[in-house]
Amino acid sequence: MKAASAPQGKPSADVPGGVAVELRGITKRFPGVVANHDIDITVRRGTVHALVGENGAGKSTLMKILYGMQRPDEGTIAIDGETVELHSPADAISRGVGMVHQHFMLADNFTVLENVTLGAEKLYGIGAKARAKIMEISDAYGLGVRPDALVEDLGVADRQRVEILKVLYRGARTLILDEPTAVLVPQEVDALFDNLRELKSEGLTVIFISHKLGEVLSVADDITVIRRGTTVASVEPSQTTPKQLAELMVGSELPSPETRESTVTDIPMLTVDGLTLCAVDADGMRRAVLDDIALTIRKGEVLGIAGVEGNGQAELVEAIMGMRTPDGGTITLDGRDISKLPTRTRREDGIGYIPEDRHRHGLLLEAPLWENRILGHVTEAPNSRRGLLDPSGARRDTERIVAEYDVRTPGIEVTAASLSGGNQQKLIIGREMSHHPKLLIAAHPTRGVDVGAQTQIWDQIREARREGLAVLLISADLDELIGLSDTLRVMYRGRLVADADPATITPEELGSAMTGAAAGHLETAEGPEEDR
Ligand SMILES: Nc1ncnc2c1ncn2[C@@H]1O[C@H](COP(=O)(O)OP(=O)(O)OP(=O)(O)O)[C@@H](O)[C@H]1O
Repeated sequence: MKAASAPQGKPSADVPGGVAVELRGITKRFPGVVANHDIDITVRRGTVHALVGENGAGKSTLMKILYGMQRPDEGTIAIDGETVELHSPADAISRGVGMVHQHFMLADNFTVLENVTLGAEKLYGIGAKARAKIMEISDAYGLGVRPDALVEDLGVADRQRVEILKVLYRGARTLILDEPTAVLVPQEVDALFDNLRELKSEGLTVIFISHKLGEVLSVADDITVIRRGTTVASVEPSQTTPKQLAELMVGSELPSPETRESTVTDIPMLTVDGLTLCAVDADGMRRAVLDDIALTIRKGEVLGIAGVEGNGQAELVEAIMGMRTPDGGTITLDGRDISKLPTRTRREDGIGYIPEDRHRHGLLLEAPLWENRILGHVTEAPNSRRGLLDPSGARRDTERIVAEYDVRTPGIEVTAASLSGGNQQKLIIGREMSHHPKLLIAAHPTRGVDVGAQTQIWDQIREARREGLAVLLISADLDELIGLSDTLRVMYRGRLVADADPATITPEELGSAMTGAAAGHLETAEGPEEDR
């Protein structure tokens, strides 16, 4: 590990293979915040370079600068040895820098070919030449992309490969990936890392942002740690442990994880029975996306649902929240049938909700933090008093949440959009936990959250569980699912197909169960039927 103040990079001439990207003295200020302060990074060509740091450290800002989405206030960018001015992503792409965002930007009802060529028709047209180019790239890097597949039929990992291919198709030699593994199961992560190794063996360069420190150490050639907007260390992966890396990020020791204890009672808090929901698919066929779901979550219990994204988890959550009308079945909360109640009443009855897509359901991005405090809880204290909205109550309580949940922000008047992703998530969790829910529906509660904040959030959920909170946990982070759940069930094609014991199952076994394979540790509730 190099000292914090030491210059990060050597002059290009000294670096074998050359330098793909060199950032020098990058500073970027926003009102009340210095997001990047005098950052230096040298990215060697043909390597995987990881960028780690706690929430709000300045990673995304730095990458947006490299991708031409934002202009630095100070500093220089050199790509392949040439100092450049980037005014837009198009500028960055023309210099060979491409970015794959965390939220995929593909059009579902188009084919892979259509998606890849959209906006890049000038390169190879939209016909045979384009198809041949896609196949060539796909074969060269082992991406396995089929040009005629409909994007809506693809799983998350395949969509990600299409996004990577799209960037390569446009001529990128340096790829920026923003938390690429957050949505993948372990087997898919391995496959992605194989793809990254292929890319670098062909001389391409990958820069990726991640909070999963074990993964970072397994795939990165170089690691840069950013803390509070500045580079604090340049780390040699082979000589560092995840714990050391975490400590470099947060600047202090992490609390050790708590041992498993059971707080599960006999009292049912949520009972779902015979829940069925149909949707019409692209061929006009009615298909059950939720098929006769039955589950009970008791007071003090965390029920984890494992499943590859798109197997009905989102629909289950939305049906329980009253955001979708099921075709059959009942939902009972604390003894009361809530099946026909509107979402707001369900929330007032004691359901807390951490949504999967925080931009669509969790936040009003252009509104200040204190207005976001009110969202979903308009009629409840401290946002409301004697039936009237109470902005000063909401403001005071937002200050409290910001302090208690360590939301890094210059104040509560800034917009939610100006918070870093992890800090947006902490605000939502703070808001939902503040209403002392009976049932918490938590979809990917720590997605995008740094390891320090993740430990805190897990502790907060465990603490509330000890006091009787029931939790429905959906997560792509298998360590989180196994670590937090008292009961684990596997969802596959709209059905709960198996139960797993969180005390004994490994992330790899759970990963195979999720992809539909039978794993030794699983008690199959009902075998998954093909072609339903
Ligand atoms: N458009 C903006 N306006 C105002 N402040 C911003 C804006 N974008 C980022 N910031 C601030 O800059 C700082 C760095 O944010 P950034 O998103 O770069 O962090 P990050 O390291 O990517 O965090 P995370 O891990 O949570 O995604 C934060 O304090 C954030 O609130």
